[in-house]
Amino acid sequence: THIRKICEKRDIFFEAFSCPRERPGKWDHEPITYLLYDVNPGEGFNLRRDVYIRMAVFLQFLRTQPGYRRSRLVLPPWSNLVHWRSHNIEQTQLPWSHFFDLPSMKAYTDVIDTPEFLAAYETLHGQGAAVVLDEVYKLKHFDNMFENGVFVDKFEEHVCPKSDSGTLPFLGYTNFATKEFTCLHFQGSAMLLHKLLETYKRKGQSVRYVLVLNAEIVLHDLWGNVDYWEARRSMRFAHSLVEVADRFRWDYLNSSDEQDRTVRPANWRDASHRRRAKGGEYICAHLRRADFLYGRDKTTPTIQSAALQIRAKLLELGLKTVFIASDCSRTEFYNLKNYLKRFRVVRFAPENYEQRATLKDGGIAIVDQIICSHARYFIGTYESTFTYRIYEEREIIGFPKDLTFNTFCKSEKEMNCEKNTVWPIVYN
Ligand SMILES: C[C@@H]1O[C@H](OP(=O)(O)OP(=O)(O)OC[C@H]2O[C@@H](n3cnc4c(=O)[nH]c(N)nc43)[C@H](O)[C@@H]2O)[C@@H](O)[C@H](O)[C@@H]1O
Repeated sequence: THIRKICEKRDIFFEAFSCPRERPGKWDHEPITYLLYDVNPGEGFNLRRDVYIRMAVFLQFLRTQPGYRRSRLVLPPWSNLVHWRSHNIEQTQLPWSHFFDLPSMKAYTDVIDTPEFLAAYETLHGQGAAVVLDEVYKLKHFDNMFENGVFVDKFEEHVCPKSDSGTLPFLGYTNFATKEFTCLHFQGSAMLLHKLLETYKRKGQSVRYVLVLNAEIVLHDLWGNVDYWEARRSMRFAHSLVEVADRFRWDYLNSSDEQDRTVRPANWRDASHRRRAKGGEYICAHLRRADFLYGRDKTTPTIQSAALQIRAKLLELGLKTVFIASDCSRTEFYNLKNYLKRFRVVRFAPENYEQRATLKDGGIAIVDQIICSHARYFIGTYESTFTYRIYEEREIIGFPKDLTFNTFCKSEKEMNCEKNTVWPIVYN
């Protein structure tokens, strides 16, 4: 009775739980909605991972709604992100399976990679058919988000500016077209997308292809609740990247899951809630540089100050090794090493061109994140989503909070600088 009650509650608000299994084929008469989305080209990898969670949690909710039970979320390919600076390797239209363990993500909700979507489209419409979407929505913030001082969920059509023809090609594919293109002012959480889909629904559609552009404008329904964490826990990294990181940990940091008490169950649903992780005998520092030196210079430390903060922590913990994850230049890294002469300063770099070309910039960044997620102690950069994702990974692995939620100050002399928010993991 209890489960039935909660399952019925799904119509009002979605919470993660196990509902009784439905009979296979029960919803075969319902239409299929393929929900595609894309993010503003300037956004980085780890913000995009956050947008994915909003969409995945939304899809889980949507699949409980009449007429949407066979909805599927299509993952947008990764293409030449602004932070990927290796121009001598191919980094266009990369599938999610290059970075993530897709079967693990599918265990959360019905997500498919773009190549899977293209194959499904060909099955339905014939080989080589150009993809014709039914609806594309380009989202934009309202000019005034707080009308009369209140923030209300709403969307409203507006005339598309001429520059919006530049949104083509959709998702980087020149053979994608659309029947309808609508520009919308949008403000609100992912749930508002349900209303949007209902508003523009047409009768008799057995398959519906909808693309939402600028999906970063869609907010979380509730950030950091059980649904958020379930989707987040399912986002395990691709095995090939985990292998590279594990080999590096073993070869250069004497770190392994057995020794460090960081062994994980094969299925993320079976994870223990206990905080038993110890981590390898090194600290990890995520030092965000590059554009942070301009946009966020008031909170980003100098190399010297970062070195002094690292040094103080190494002495306090009695450790001799620091692993550096950073988008810093060679000179900055050289300087950092010079300030930390008495210690081992380690950084991951691909062994050769072939390995760089295989991992790609996104894969190298993930290897950095995995290594940081297994350190005894972690310190990250203020307001960097790269740092946030490491916090989350360490929460999932089960580290004590004080060994994870640490932030560099602008200056080593500041004791009470503004720190990143602590969002601990929650389980059902
Ligand atoms: C100012 C804002 O910063 C936001 O960045 P922020 O949250 O740190 O984090 P991300 O959104 O991931 O973007 C930063 C990108 O820089 C590279 N990068 C940063 N730190 C490291 C590192 O330790 N190792 C490696 N290998 N690569 C690193 C990597 O490509 C990463 O995806 C952006 O999402 C926004 O678009 C905007 O630029």
